[in-house]
Amino acid sequence: MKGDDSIYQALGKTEGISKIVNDFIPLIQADPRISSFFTKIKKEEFGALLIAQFCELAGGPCQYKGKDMYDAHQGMQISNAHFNALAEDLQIAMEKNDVPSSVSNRLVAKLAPMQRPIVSK
Ligand code: HEM
Repeated sequence: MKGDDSIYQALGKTEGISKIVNDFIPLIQADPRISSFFTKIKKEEFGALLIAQFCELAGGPCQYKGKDMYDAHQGMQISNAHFNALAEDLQIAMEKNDVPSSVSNRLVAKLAPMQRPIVSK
């Protein structure tokens, strides 16, 4: 059985997700609540990983091949407030790309289970 790709379709497929991620990265880098975490990131690689991860989570035909969320964030001392700030920036990036809140809320809901492995403070 094929999975439900309705979120993927509603985000504008891989092209739409790429635009969202391209807006999302500068937003987190400019957000004083979390910008300090993102000063040394390799934008291209980080962006490509996020695109694949969001695409897969949205039910699209992609496979995220990066680290699992615990390993990727281990030792970073990320708090719930940091996590919520990042989720808010993602919502803003989706709004900028005319994603209806009914859809953006569904993607953010898919990220919720990652809070536990990511937050360590
Ligand atoms: C649902 C929330 C989040 C998701 C989906 C997410 C996703 C990712 C992914 C896919 C990677 C790359 C893993 C790899 O290198 O294989 C990563 C790395 C990273 N994340 Fe997150 N993350 C989230 C929350 C956060 C938060 C809240 C912070 C800090 C405020 C954060 C900071 C970082 C940093 C600094 C890196 C390393 C980037 C690099 O070295 O290039 N993440 N994250």
